[in-house]
Amino acid sequence: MKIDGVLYRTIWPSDDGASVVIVDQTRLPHRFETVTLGTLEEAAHAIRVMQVRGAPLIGVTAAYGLALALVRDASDAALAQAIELLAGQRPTAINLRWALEEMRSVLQPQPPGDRACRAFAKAAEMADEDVETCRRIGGHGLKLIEEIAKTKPAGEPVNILTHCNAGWLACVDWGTATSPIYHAHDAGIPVHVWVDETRPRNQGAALTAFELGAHGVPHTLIVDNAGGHLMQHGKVDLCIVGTDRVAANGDVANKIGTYLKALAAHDTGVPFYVALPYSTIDWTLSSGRDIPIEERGADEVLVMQGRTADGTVAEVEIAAPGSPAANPAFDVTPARLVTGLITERGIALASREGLAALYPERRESAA
Ligand SMILES: CSC[C@H]1O[C@H](OP(=O)(O)O)[C@H](O)[C@@H]1O
Repeated sequence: MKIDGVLYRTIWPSDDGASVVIVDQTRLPHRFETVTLGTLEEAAHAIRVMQVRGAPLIGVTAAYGLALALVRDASDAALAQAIELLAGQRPTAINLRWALEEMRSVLQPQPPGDRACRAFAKAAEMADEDVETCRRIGGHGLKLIEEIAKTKPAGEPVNILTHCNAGWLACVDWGTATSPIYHAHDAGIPVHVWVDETRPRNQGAALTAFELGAHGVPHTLIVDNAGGHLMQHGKVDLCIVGTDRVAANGDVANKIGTYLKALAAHDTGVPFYVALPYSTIDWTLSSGRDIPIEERGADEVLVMQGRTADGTVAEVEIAAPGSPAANPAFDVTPARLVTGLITERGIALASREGLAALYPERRESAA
């Protein structure tokens, strides 16, 4: 995506061929900064502290992290240890494990001396594939927006609510939930996005609003608890969110608060779609019951980062001193509350049959 006229991805290999550059998302929206990762540990840390975040991007970063590890030690033991270190950084997004197993299947058969070079090449392929996959998700999601636009008075925008950041900052480019929005905007269809701020890490306020503003997409930031009210008052035509893991029956794990949005959408008759690439489907899980939910630190709830009037980026405590805090980072929305799944292959019903229709090669192996 373009930032001030410059085309960016969220991650790219350095010119030296032995390190990788990321956009440091913990600095956004107030500072657009890049960081160079030179070691396995730096890649693992970047995932853990959310310098990079978003299911597809976590996977691609881990792929590059594996390449960085193999520059130092390309033995079987080092390969296995690096995979487990990276896989352990965040438990919910299946893309992390998916990317690492894809890399393992390519690298294990290689002679150790060839592994690092092959790993960088495979990671770059994975990044390119993510861009194309997300572009396709946009093309399929665009049809939904076009259909709604036909029902609106000329010039009135299609009002879309999204939660957290499933934008190009959560992927390598385009995004998943935002890709249909970018496609519609670029096609001249009037859209307006209600952006959930998404406590506690405020990915909506800090990342989605930043992205949409940079691309000129009209949007309004709202507190997480306003969505249901807006839906009750006919101000939301469509919800599109991302996901970190979809079970074989269509249950969806996504940022905490997604389930509540889905309940409100169900109650008010607002279509609720989830956008995802194939790498986010966990075929081994028969339902969302067993999707691991990441518990993050209490500080993310108790302390908030912002910018003061003089431009200083600061952190402030927002709760009563000494109050404990709980911080489940994801929740699971049952398939019955999901209108459809927007994938790179098309739009599926959120069900075993719906997914099997789009991915027939998985019909027999799905849990
Ligand atoms: C396209 S995946 C985006 C997905 O990832 C986010 O979680 P996090 O920011 O903690 O990595 C959120 O669940 C988004 O929907």
